[in-house]
Amino acid sequence: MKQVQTVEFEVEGQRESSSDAVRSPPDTDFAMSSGLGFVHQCSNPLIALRSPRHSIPIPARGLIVSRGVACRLKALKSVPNSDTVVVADESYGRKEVISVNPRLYDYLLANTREPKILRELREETATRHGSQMQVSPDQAQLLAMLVQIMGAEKCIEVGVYTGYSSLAVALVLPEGGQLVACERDAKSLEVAQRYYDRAGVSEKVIVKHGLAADTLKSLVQNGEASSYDFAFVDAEKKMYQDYFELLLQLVRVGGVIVMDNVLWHGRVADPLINDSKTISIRNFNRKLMEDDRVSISMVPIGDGMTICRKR
Ligand SMILES: C[S@@+](CC[C@H](N)C(=O)[O-])C[C@H]1O[C@@H](n2cnc3c(N)ncnc32)[C@H](O)[C@@H]1O
Repeated sequence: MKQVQTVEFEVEGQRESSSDAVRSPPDTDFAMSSGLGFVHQCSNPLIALRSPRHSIPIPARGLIVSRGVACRLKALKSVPNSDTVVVADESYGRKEVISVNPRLYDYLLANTREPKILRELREETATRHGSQMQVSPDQAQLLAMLVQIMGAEKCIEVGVYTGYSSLAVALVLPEGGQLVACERDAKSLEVAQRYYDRAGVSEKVIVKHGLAADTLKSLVQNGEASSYDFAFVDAEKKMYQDYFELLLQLVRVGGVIVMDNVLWHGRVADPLINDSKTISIRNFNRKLMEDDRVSISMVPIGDGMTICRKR
């Protein structure tokens, strides 16, 4: 895979008296230029311009004024953004794949439905230490969607923190549905419990305070194997394989286990990064590829989630 570097444009140069400055049509906010066809920086990229020295995204249309020379740019061919699209190798038919930049992610969030109670929890969590651990609203929406598609009634979450993802799941569980919520940190659970109460889902959530692996083992020992529909794992990265093995016992055939952080901030794909958490997740992902007990789909949402369906 490589970043798109693109091309075709037309420059209608004309003399202007102003010094280095940028003029842009409404709703663009780009670019500084130090010469024809050479753009230093810009935002709102719509097209990539190839210059002799770099390729940098610039708007498809607009006016760049540089050292007294104004260039009106007009795209001859609409081409993908260099920072929002990657292109697969020829063997994948040069498939263009979206790569989310901040502007596109804002758009995605603006098109994500988030219940008011989840928004309030997110805002309260944002003031706390560790708030970056919480899943994003689009991830929570996907989890809730999976639970609804499956008609899941018995669910497990490993790693609750202040409760955002567990509340998203609990909100869509049917009457009589159950979510076992595993978390070792009592202070985080106080917040989560307060929001389960406020949302009126406390009866559906069975909070298990302690080490998640112990809780999962005790569920197996209590004869609950093959009785769960859905599980979400978002706790200790080095324990992923252990959680997965226990959950594979607990979910029924056709049940789903979603593993979070499988792309681990991109580190899993960088051979120069070899800290213990990265290695754990990389090993987990590699083993999962060969694991014919499940069908899998690795989804680049949030920090990456793999959806595993028990065969
Ligand atoms: C990434 S956060 C979970 C975020 C949560 N899913 C959300 O969306 O808000 C991970 C949580 O797992 C908990 N945790 C880590 N190791 C654990 C363990 N061995 N047993 C239980 N909880 C654990 C941490 O205390 C932390 O609250």
